Amino acid sequence: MKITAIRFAKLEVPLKTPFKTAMRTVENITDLVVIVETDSGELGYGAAPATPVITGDTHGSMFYVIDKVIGPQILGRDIEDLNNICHIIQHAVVGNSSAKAALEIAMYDLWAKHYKAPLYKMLGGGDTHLRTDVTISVDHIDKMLDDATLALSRGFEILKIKIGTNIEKDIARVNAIYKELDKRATIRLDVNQGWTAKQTVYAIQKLEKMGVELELIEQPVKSNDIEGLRYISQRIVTPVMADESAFSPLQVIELIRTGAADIINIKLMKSAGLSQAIKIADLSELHNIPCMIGCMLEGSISVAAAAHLASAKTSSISLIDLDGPTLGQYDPVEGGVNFEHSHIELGQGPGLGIKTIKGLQELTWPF
Ligand SMILES: C[C@H](N)C(=O)N[C@H](CCC(=O)O)C(=O)O
Ligand SMILES: [Mg+2]
Repeated sequence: MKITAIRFAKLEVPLKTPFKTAMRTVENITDLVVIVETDSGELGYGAAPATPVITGDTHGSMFYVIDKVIGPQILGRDIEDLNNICHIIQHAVVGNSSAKAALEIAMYDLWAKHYKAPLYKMLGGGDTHLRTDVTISVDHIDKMLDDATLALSRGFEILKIKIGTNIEKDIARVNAIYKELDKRATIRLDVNQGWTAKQTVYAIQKLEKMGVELELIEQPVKSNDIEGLRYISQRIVTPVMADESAFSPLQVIELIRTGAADIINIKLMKSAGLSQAIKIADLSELHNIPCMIGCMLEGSISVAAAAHLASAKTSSISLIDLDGPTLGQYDPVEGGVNFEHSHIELGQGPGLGIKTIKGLQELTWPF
């Protein structure tokens, strides 16, 4: 099965409620969809959102890099040669992790379709049912309490609370939500780089003394502050998870070597796709460091790929934050992975299992 062409489309889904972190506020899930054509007529689907404040990628940069830089180097290649294709994708250009992820996802989709198996089986096989947490956006306490209560009523058992805008307000937010939940759900925090190392130690020690039980704290400090992460890890009991500090396998090796993080958040949009995410999961497992599989604010095409990976890598991926599709008002993708509140169900269709995608807006360059 040879690659003959690459097409692009935009896919937008309005959110149920605005998504707010310490870094940005968004009202829609907006993915760039990559459609790879082959000489057999089979199509491969990949996608990526633009998360410029985290990865630097924009829809324009992803389109250009795939269409003009990487794409020409993989046209005509046989999908049976997957490892070589991924090597080309990874080395054709530095950076551009989300562009590479979108293209790799389409390649893995085609590869599994070629062998007529669902992707998770091609990756080694695993459970078809996963459960995700849900994100509670940072906001006024009353809105966060309402969102947390709604999440409980929808059956979520783990809430990822976004904070990082103001240290004292953040402590009050977490304390209020913890009391309201009254142990009916597990709480994980995501600061999205909003605090300093000293503020983090102060806030978490204060919450620990108040009796607030936290599963973990995610990326409290700036992405390049590895020394800050290490400082925090040595002073608090709550496990520290690296997110924006952990893009590549080499960065993860450094985080583990320096003892800067207890947990690694793997996202395909940071790792530049599945080939490198697999390396991170494997090297973390070798060092007894658990991983979370996470996502950006992204839709069900790329999150399906992350779910297939999580299914096949349960020995290292023990935490799941794949709530992107359920934050949208609807899922325009039929036949792929089913996302129903906290429940994620992998199908038995080949590849990612995608049958149709409603609302695709075809894109041509320049746009
Ligand atoms: C959507 C997911 N639960 C999440 O919270 N991801 C964020 C980044 C999302 C974005 O800004 O698009 C994270 O883990 O930091
Ligand atoms: Mg995060």
